[in-house]
Amino acid sequence: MTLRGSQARTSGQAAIRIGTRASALARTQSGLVAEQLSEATGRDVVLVTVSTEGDVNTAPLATMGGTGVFVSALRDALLADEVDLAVHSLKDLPTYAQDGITLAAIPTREDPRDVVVARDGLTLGELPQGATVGTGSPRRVAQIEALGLGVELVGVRGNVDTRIGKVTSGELDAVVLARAGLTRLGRLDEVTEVLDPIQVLPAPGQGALAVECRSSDTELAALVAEALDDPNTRAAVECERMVLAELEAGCSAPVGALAEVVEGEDGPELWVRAVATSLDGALAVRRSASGPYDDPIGLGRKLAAEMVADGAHELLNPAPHS
Ligand SMILES: NCc1[nH]cc(CCC(=O)O)c1CC(=O)O
Repeated sequence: MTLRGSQARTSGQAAIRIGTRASALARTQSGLVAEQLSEATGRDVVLVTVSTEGDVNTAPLATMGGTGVFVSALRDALLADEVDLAVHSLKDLPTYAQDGITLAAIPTREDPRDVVVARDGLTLGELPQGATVGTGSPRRVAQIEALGLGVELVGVRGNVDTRIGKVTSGELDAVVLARAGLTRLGRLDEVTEVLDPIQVLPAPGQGALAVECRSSDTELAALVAEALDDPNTRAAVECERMVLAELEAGCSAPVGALAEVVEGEDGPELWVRAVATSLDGALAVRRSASGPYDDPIGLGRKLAAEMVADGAHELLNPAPHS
C-alpha cells in the first residue's frame, strides 16, 4: 500500500516505510497509522510486510519465549534500515527497552476491554456448565476461572478470524478477544458481551498501538510524536506497563492492569487498577490507586509494591511442589 502525501511531489523526500506484520489486524493497524501520518505530515507513506515468529509458528506463545515473539522481527527490520517505523500492538511489547529503538508515539487508544463472542448471542454467565470458552491467554483463563461459572477454558491461538471461526463452526461455544481488535477490523457486531474490567482486567497496554523508530532517526521520531502521540494514552499505558515490569512478569503472565486519566479537584489525575493471579485463578491480588497525572511511573511502582506486599510474586512464581 502506498499513500501519496500532499507534499510528495514538491519536497522530493523519500516515502516513510512502515513495517507491519501480515495479519489482517496488523495490516489494519499499520494502515491507520500510515493514514494519520500521511495526513498530518503530507509525506508519502508505504507499508512493508515483515513476517514474525509469532505468525509463522502456531505453538502456544508461552513455549516460544513468550515475550516479544511478534516484535523482534519488526525491530530487526528497523535496525537493518529496511523500514523506518514499526507498528505493534502495545500489549505485545516487552516492558524493557531495546538499544537503538525509540518508542516514538503512542496514538489514542481504543476501548481496552476484553469481549466475548459466543454462539446464539449468549453471555459467559448464560453459557451452560461445561461449555467451551477459547482463549490462549493465561490472564483471561485465570480471571474467567475465578468467576466460577463452570465453563471449560480451552487454549486457542491464531488470528481473530480463526478464533471467531471456531465459534461459527460450532467447535467452541465462545471465545474471548480484545475489543480493540474487533473494532479495528469492523467486527464489533459479533460481540455478545463486553467484560467489565472490575471482573476481567485487560492486559497492560491493551487497545493501544506503539510506533517505534530507530533511536538515531531523531527527526523522524519528532515528526511522528507530533503527528500521532496522545499524552493521556501514553500516561495510562506507562503506568500499566510499570506495574507489569515491577511484578517482573512478561506479556503472557496472568497480570491485568488498566489506568485512566480522570478529572480530579486540581486537574487531571491517573487512576489505576491491577490484578495478579495464580494460573488456575484460585488466588488473586487486586489493587487500585490514584496519583498525579505527571507521574505514571511512580503510581505504577507504588501499586506494584502494594501487590508484592500482598503476595503477588508468590502467585506469579509459585514454589515448586515438594
Ligand atoms: N494477543 C495478540 C493480540 N495483540 C493485540 C491484540 C488486539 C489489539 C489490542 O489489544 O490492541 C491481540 C488479539 C487479542 O488479544 O484478541
